[in-house]
Amino acid sequence: METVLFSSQIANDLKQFLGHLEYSSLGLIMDSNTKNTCLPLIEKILPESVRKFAFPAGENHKNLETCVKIWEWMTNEGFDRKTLIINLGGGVTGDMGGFCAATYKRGVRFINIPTTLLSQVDASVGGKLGIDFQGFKNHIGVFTQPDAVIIAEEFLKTLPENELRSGFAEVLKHGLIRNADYFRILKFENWQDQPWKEIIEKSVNIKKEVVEKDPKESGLRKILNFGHTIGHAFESHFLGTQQHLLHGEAIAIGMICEAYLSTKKSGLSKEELKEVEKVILSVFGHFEFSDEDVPTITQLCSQDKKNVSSTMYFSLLRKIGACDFNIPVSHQEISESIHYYQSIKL
Ligand SMILES: NC(=O)c1ccc[n+]([C@@H]2O[C@H](COP(=O)([O-])OP(=O)(O)OC[C@H]3O[C@@H](n4cnc5c(N)ncnc54)[C@H](O)[C@@H]3O)[C@@H](O)[C@H]2O)c1
Ligand SMILES: O=C(O)C(=O)C[C@@H](O)[C@H](O)[C@H](O)COP(=O)(O)O
Ligand SMILES: [Zn+2]
Repeated sequence: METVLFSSQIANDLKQFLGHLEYSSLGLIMDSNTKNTCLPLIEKILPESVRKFAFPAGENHKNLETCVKIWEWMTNEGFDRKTLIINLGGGVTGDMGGFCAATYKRGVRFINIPTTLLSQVDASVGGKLGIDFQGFKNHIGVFTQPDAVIIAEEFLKTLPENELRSGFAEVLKHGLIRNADYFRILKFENWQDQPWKEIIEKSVNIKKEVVEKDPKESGLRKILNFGHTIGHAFESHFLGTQQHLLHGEAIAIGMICEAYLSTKKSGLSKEELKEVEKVILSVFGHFEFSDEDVPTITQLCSQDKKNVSSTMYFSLLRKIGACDFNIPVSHQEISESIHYYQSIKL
């Protein structure tokens, strides 16, 4: 499992970290925003020889076309197998930069410097790498652990509020699946006003504990996917439309739908469903969509990676703080849960 370092002075800590490593070349992958907002925090300590690549920001660019550009850049720079790649950015940069590093010449080492809340609490840790393909989330990818993850809260100063909120969805997920006390101490009325440093550490510990027990998702790790079967379907369906949803915004919707399914299938009480709903809706509000969207969103769930043959398997809550997995759910039940979400009145 990768080493996770918490840094309070990223420039100094990265300088020290790189000083202890041997590599033939150093490559830095970032997106068009982190080039402007995050690179300046570390630029002065990077060796002059560092080669840099920036791709256009956003989920729309987490695809094969961008990977081709990254692999072309790596090839043109003459990177060999002793190259070290740094991914400086959010989950898109980490997932895609890591995937390109893990596949280039069958794999070069990489480290993640996550710069969004979402990537600090979740995406940078655990080695799930990949890209979207044919409209399906993370459809092509590998499991490869980074050499290290360096988390610095100072990057969050420039993060837009909607992106911070997107990351908060994964924080809520960590409490819901593994630790009821954690879920209940999170502030949701003034959700922006959290002790972020403690939250990042707590969430990383939950994620690490689960991944260490099941790195390649043959069982327990599936709980980290709570809210994601339906959430990913929403994210894919609205990607590139006027109603575009950030990953965490889509997962927030997915967690309500799947909490509803949990009351039908895995023993979550109606009182706890209402508690989950209240917290999520007070932070994220209610997302409006049309009845005509529901069949396509339902159908998108049939490509989820937890499915086997034609059976769709979900990770569902037994209670707040405990999650079960491998629970079969039908198209009809998925559709019902989406209509349930739709019918909620604020
Ligand atoms: N591998 C995993 O385990 C895992 C876990 C959760 C999510 N994900 C994936 O992560 C992606 C979402 O990650 P994300 O929310 O970080 O998205 P992202 O990488 O697109 O970053 C969000 C936006 O914030 C900008 N940004 C990043 N850092 C910034 C900073 N410090 N200041 C200002 N702007 C900044 C980015 O340029 C981008 O526009 C999705 O593709 C999702 O599928 C992967
Ligand atoms: O690390 C995991 O395992 C997760 O499921 C974490 C999720 O938050 C993350 O969005 C992940 O990328 C989803 O994986 P996928 O296998 O459903 O694509
Ligand atoms: Zn996620």
